[in-house]
Amino acid sequence: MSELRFDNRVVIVTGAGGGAYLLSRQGASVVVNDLGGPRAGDGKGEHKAADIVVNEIVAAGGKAVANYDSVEDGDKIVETAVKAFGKVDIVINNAGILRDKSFARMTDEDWDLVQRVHVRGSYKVSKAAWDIFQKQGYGRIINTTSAAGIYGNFGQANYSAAKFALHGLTLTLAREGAKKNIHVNSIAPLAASRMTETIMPPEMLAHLNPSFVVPVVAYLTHESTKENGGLFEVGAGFVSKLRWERSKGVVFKSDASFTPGSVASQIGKIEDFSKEVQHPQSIAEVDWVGLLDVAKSLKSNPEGPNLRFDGKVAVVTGAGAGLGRAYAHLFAKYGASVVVNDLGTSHSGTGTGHNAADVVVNELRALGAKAVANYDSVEDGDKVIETAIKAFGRVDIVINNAGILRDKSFVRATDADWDLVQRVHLRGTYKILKAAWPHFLKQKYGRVVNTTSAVGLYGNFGQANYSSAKAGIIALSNTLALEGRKSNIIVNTIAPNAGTRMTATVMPPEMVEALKPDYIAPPVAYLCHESNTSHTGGVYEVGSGWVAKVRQQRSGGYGFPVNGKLTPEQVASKWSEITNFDDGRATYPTTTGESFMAVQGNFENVAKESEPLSGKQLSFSPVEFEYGERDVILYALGVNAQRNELNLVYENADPFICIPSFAVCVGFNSQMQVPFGDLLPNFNPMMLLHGEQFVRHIKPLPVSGKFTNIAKIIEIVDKGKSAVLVVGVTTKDAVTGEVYIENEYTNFIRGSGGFGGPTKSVRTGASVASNDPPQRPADLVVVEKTPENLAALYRLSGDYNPLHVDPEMAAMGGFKVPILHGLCSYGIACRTILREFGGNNPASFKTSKVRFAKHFFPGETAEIHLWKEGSSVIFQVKVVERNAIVISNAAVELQGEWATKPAPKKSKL
Ligand SMILES: CCCCCCC[C@@H](O)CC(=O)SCCNC(=O)CCNC(=O)[C@H](O)C(C)(C)COP(=O)(O)OP(=O)(O)OC[C@H]1O[C@@H](n2cnc3c(N)ncnc32)[C@H](O)[C@@H]1OP(=O)(O)O
Repeated sequence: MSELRFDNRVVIVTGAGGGAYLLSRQGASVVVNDLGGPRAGDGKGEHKAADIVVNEIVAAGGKAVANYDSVEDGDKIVETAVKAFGKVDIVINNAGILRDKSFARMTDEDWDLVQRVHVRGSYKVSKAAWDIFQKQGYGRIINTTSAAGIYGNFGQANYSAAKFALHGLTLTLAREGAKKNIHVNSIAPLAASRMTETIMPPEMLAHLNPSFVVPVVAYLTHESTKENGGLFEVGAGFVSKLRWERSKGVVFKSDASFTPGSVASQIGKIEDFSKEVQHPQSIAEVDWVGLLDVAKSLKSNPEGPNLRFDGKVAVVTGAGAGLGRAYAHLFAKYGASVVVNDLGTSHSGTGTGHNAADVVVNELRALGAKAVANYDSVEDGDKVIETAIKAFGRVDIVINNAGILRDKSFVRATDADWDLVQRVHLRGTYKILKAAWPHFLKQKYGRVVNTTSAVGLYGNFGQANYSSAKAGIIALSNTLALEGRKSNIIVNTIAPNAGTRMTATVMPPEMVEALKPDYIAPPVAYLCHESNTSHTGGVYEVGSGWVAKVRQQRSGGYGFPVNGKLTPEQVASKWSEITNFDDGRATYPTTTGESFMAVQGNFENVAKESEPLSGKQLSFSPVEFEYGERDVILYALGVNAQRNELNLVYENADPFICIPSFAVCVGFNSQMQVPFGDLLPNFNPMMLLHGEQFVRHIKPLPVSGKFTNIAKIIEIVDKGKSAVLVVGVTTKDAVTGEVYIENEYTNFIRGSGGFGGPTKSVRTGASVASNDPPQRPADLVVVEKTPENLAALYRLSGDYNPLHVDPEMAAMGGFKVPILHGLCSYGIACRTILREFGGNNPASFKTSKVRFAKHFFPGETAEIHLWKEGSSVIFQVKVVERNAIVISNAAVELQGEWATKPAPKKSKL
């Protein structure tokens, strides 16, 4: 399989997603978008997620620029791409946030924020790129959905709705883009961030590494991909495709015998997926004429139970006409009190001056039913529900039916078209349910039917806004079905196909009759009856007397070994298996839990023989590092130097010196070139901890200088669960070529072991010598309290690893708060040794070595125990608060006059 290259392609990755690295290595120019922006004023910026990614890509020879705009300003992000690289070819909509809460506790802010970032954000970036895609006849988009969106998930009403709304967008854009070679797909990644909440052990978390997701994204965004409009579940090496499966359903005769009771008698058949299922790809795949023929041959419908709604209160939105009116009539006919909601001010041309809702209310009253009108927008859902409470004291049934259309091709649609449709359908449905929910919970009873559309299931040209909002409604319903179950709240969704939306002119008259809204109402009423206590979370296609159910079918997929490194080429080679629904392995997950089981099943998929490391890139091109006095002072402050340590913090001091341990910062940038993800299975940067450090101080570092670093991989050891990767960096004067420093950075990567590499180090010499303290009390103990800001300060010396500053990232790494850089604690110890044993002379250091035995939280107190043994100062660092040794097996070997000096009796500070 030839390499999938992205040369000359420009890709936007929002939310600084992991895809940036891989696509850049495969040749793409990358815009790395992340909201964290530069801090105004200091000119250098606060290196946030986007900067870290960009720096690493550039250090490795790739092309990347950062963008800090919100995805809601998608045009600015696209502008960054165009300015930097002249075009955009690929958009990876990855940015997102969570505001998880049970529906009862969710606020409008929680709802709106999540919708804005996920749905409106992805819409805005895609919209800004769309014009360019169309003109150049090429484009690829990935929308990031989620299992929560596909199945619904407890506590994620906002997120699940947003995530499936994105897939709805995918469906329509795929259709509109196809003839211009624009392909749009959705992925539902199972990433560590989602699972951290369920407190998984690190080994498990490591399997959910983004490195198993990114190659699938690369395949789907490659120019060779034929996939368009697809939905894929991806995680821990498992990749599968989803599609809707539709039952054959039941055809009812469209006459008075089509009652809620007749539907009840046939519900088993409606939901029977055992034979003659279909897998529709578009809204057109219903044989309406054929269904009508079946209906004609029926005498009448089976009677079924007499389902009544006496004493129940139903709220029907958009009930001034069409479907809503038909629902209102049916509920009223069977005894319910009805709130007829409709915004319309005048029923088209009747000249009566009546509000549309009033007309229907009068119709119902004339039939002897109880009914009241409500004229509020569904966006004021609380007012609509209040009308029910005021008039009837309760609400039992909600039918969310109101809606509007603003159909336009995506290129011509405006933001206003987008927003309006999202607001009325998705936000309106949310608002009504939000207002009804407390009543449902209190009375432990509720029945809901929400309205999606075949367009929400399959997409349709010119309806990006509508298909997105309608898909979002499915996920909202599924989440509420889960949340409502234990309170006897039943929530279903229907995709109606009624005459209102089909043009009568192109249909035979009997078909127009069959498509009457009256023949949608019976299944809706059945689903809302109190006897329905188990059919919840379902999606039904309904129309012309036909009722069928749809469900998600997932292909058997393909499980790649979790101890291997997944490449886009491997994904490509297994694509036909990934997308094969017909090999008898397809499944039908109905919850996120069931979905996760297949992914979890792949955790055991460990390849016997892993790829040997030989042939991998083991050495790297030279990288320059230049620093000045300001950097030297900043470093000193970062290792807790105090203002009275003038030699370290004041450029006019005599002498002003560079602490020898600054050597680790000088060599640091070249270490960033190492493609950890290529070399190790399951690499996750947050699982990387600094394990050990060795420095050979060949020449003392000046207070400013320009150096060249050359990195190489010294060894990779397989510790079973973890991997140890040692990077050696030689630092030379950029002009004279004289060697100043040799660093060995030992990285300990949790969850990346078990790849079949050597299990023991073969290194020899000073870098691996053991430095056990002698059996006597320490010659000197120096106690130093660290400030809580120390890691935030130290990072400015070049290690911007978010593990040390960002609580979310630290949590991903398994820490309750960000931890101190290992090299910061090493620096504190070296600063102390330089003062106490080295006469504050940088030339005193020959080698230094430490093992980071435990993490150190900024703010804790370091107790440095020091023993002078021969020419070396052996030391340990203990954190007083936790009585934990954080640095062990550590020594500074001194040289010159300092090598032979005895230990001081007390600290000089
Ligand atoms: C992307 C570009 C690169 C960016 C680099 C920048 C990275 C920095 O930003 C990151 C940091 O600074 S992290 C902060 C500093 N480091 C730490 O806090 C780690 C502290 N250490 C620990 O938690 C444990 O020692 C721990 C977790 C490391 C090991 O503990 P255990 O798993 O309990 O290990 P244990 O069972 O005792 O031993 C297993 C084998 O591993 C060896 N080992 C243990 N600690 C080690 C360490 N610190 N370094 C290296 N090897 C270590 C043991 O010897 C043992 O090997 P064997 O089985 O052969 O005996």
